[in-house]
Amino acid sequence: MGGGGSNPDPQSSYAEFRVQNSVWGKGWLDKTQEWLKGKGKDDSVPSNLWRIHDGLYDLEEFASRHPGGESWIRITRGSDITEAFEASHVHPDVPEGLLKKYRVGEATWPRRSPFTFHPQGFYRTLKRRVGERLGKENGPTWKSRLFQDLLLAAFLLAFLRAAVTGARLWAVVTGTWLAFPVIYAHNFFHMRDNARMYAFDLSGFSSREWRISHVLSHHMFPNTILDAEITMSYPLLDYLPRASKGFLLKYLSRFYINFLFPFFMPLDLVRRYLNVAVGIQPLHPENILPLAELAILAFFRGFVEGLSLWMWIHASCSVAFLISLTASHHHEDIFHDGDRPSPDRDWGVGQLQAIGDRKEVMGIPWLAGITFGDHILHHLFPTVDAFRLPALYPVLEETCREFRVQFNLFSFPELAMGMYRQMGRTVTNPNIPICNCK
Ligand code: HEM
Repeated sequence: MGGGGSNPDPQSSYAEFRVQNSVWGKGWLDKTQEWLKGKGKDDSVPSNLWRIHDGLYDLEEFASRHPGGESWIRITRGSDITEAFEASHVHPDVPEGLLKKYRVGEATWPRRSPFTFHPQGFYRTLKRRVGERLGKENGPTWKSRLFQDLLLAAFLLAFLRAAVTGARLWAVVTGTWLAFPVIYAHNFFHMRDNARMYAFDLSGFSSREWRISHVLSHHMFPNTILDAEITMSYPLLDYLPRASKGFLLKYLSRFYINFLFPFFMPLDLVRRYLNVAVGIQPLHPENILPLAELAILAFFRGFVEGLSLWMWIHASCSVAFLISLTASHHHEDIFHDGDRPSPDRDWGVGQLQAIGDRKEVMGIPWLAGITFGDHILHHLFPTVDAFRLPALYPVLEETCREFRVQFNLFSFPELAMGMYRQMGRTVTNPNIPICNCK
């Protein structure tokens, strides 16, 4: 990207990826794997190794013993996993101790990522304090498990009611409600492998793919060209400020996107089944969930009416989910690649600059958990359970004061309106309010 010294440069394969994997691009079918390939290419890490900071590691043998799950290590082979490693381990002592055993060399070329993790910098300091505050525990709480189970039980009841009555209104209620356990499942897929994360696959999206496009891409590099959630809807939608935006993106996207939101989830599901059909990826058990829903609806209402109800459910879920998700990051006062980044390239500061939290749900874990709230803390510590986040605000506030960093708070309407304005933004912002770093 151009202005303000942001990284990476437009010649990188991330930029190439942006075109290839966009809605019309040839890599779209397998977009998450393509993103990983693009990242591996840019990181220039040998294909059998992993890079963390300036060390090269052979984690092949470790992968199956990784307490967080094997897949994280396997899918990132041949790339720089510094951000993922730092953000996933609130208590870094054991992971860092283990790393020494697997070190096989030194990376002599600079990292492509602009972000830093200085031991006395903002993020590392905050992480030490958060680790002390949490004690040994950071995984799912019983409250969180119970909450997710109740959300799912309510979905099931509404779903059966829609199936039995065939009422379209119930289908819309069911679909809108489905967005809640689906959003809350995202609390679980950031953690070590667990059954509740598969509630995400009741929608048209896939937890397996979102661990790449959301956890490894969006979370680590929000609102940059490395953020797959930014690039994947291009050229229908472009959240980055770009002078080259044409009439459609500049003026019309904020209107037509509302008509497209309902189709995002169902179309993503079709893309996944196409993927399976042409043999790009196997059919994983959780991929069958949306088909099982269709089968149940068809059993009660016949195929045509069942399919229609299924579409209403998934279209409603898609709208509720996407409005909630996108309205946490997009506003003209939130950093987007091209805007002037904070002079301190600390990863945590970069995160604060690219996120807007909603005042209304802050510190209320059940409400925040189903609306992508407490978003700043969640981004900084993605493996920490939603019900543990509110206790961390005093630590965040204290550390922000000390480092003279501020975090962005908006009301829900401010963020929603800002999101629409951001879609048409063409001018980069040199004054993103964030910090007067030391
Ligand atoms: C792509 C990179 C990585 C990702 C995304 C990742 C992710 C995770 C996740 C989600 C957890 C569970 C956290 C929790 O439930 O609290 C975890 C735990 C753990 N990971 Fe990783 N990890 C990565 C790389 C590594 C590496 C390279 C090592 C060491 C060589 C490592 C060592 C550990 C250990 C020891 C734990 C258990 C920590 C504890 O229980 O406090 N991880 N990891």
